[in-house]
Amino acid sequence: MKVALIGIGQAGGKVVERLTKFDAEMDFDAVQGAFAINSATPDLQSLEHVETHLIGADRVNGHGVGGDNELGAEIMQSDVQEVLGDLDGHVTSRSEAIFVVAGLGGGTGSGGAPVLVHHLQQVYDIPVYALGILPGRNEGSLYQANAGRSLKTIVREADATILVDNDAWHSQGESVESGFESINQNIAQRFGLLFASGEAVEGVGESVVDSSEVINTLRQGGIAALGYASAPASDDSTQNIRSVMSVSRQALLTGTSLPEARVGDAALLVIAGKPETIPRKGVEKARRWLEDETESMQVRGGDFPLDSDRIAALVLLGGVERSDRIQEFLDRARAAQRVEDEKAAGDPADAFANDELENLF
Ligand SMILES: Nc1nc2c(ncn2[C@@H]2O[C@H](COP(=O)(O)OP(=O)(O)OP(=O)(O)O)[C@@H](O)[C@H]2O)c(=O)[nH]1
Repeated sequence: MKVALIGIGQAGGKVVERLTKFDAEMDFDAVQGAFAINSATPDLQSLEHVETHLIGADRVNGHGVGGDNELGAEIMQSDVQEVLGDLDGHVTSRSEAIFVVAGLGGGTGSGGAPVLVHHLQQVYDIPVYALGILPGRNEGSLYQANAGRSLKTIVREADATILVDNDAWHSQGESVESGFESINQNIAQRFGLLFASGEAVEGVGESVVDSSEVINTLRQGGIAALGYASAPASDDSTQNIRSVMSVSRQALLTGTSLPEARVGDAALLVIAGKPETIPRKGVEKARRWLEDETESMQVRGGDFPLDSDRIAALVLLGGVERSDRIQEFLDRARAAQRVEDEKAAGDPADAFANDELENLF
């Protein structure tokens, strides 16, 4: 699937840069344009592989919005025509989807991403997806509250929102902060493979997955998760039946971007590896297992021919909003919002902003 990537805020920019590098290193050519937007100049200066655009210079002078996502939304809204003008050459006619990437807990990405998605939907007739990063459990209440409001809005605006939880994919004992590097690398590898797996490959069989399978899996909108696992492959495909089953299970049960999101409306199982090593029997068995486990009636599947000594499974699971993990996050965000409201009410300076006392005129 040919994609245009737009990262907003610090996390968004870093992830888009990683994805772009991964796509180039693997020679996939799925990324058709890569762009980073931020209100903080230093964050943009650290990026080398993407085009950059500073927003809100008149309001925050290149210093970022300090976690204020309402301000993030406002500055994106004020500068949106310039941003769209700059994006014009980056979203090429070959792109089949746009991915807007942002950390939902901060200010610029959290506030700016839903606004930009809204405007992209008016301009482009290809799907506009969000890749949203949820704050880890130990991040502060401002991050949680921001992410709650941002998630609610972006799910409404985007054709689908694929979530990555910052508590997924980092090792035990490692702080979220120090784990960013490895999380970003994991995101780049998994999403990079998903984009490339939907590429039309000439001269291969009809079991090969194409981009319409990805788009159809996400068609019902809402929230999606992406899982991945791999294992060494044998040259003999019959020896790989068990491996295909076990990487498929791991991709859903332990390798997913949204831990514990196992039930959904639609799923796509992509098996990557050398074509002659992929066992049809194993793939069919894994698909049936996925149907039972995800309680989804629509499980699509396909191969991704890849010259590798390993065999890998990618599981894209759409419609996971009813999963416990999302409910747990929303409870956390609501509790955090109450903490933030109390903090604001406790600040004497904010008493003047309180609605209970109306302005004189
Ligand atoms: N996975 C991942 N998450 C990150 C990274 N950097 C920040 N985050 C997360 O993203 C959220 C903060 O968003 P940022 O992108 O830093 O903030 P911003 O959008 O630039 O907004 P301001 O700094 O307030 O202007 C927090 O939940 C962080 O944990 C990163 O490199 N990788």
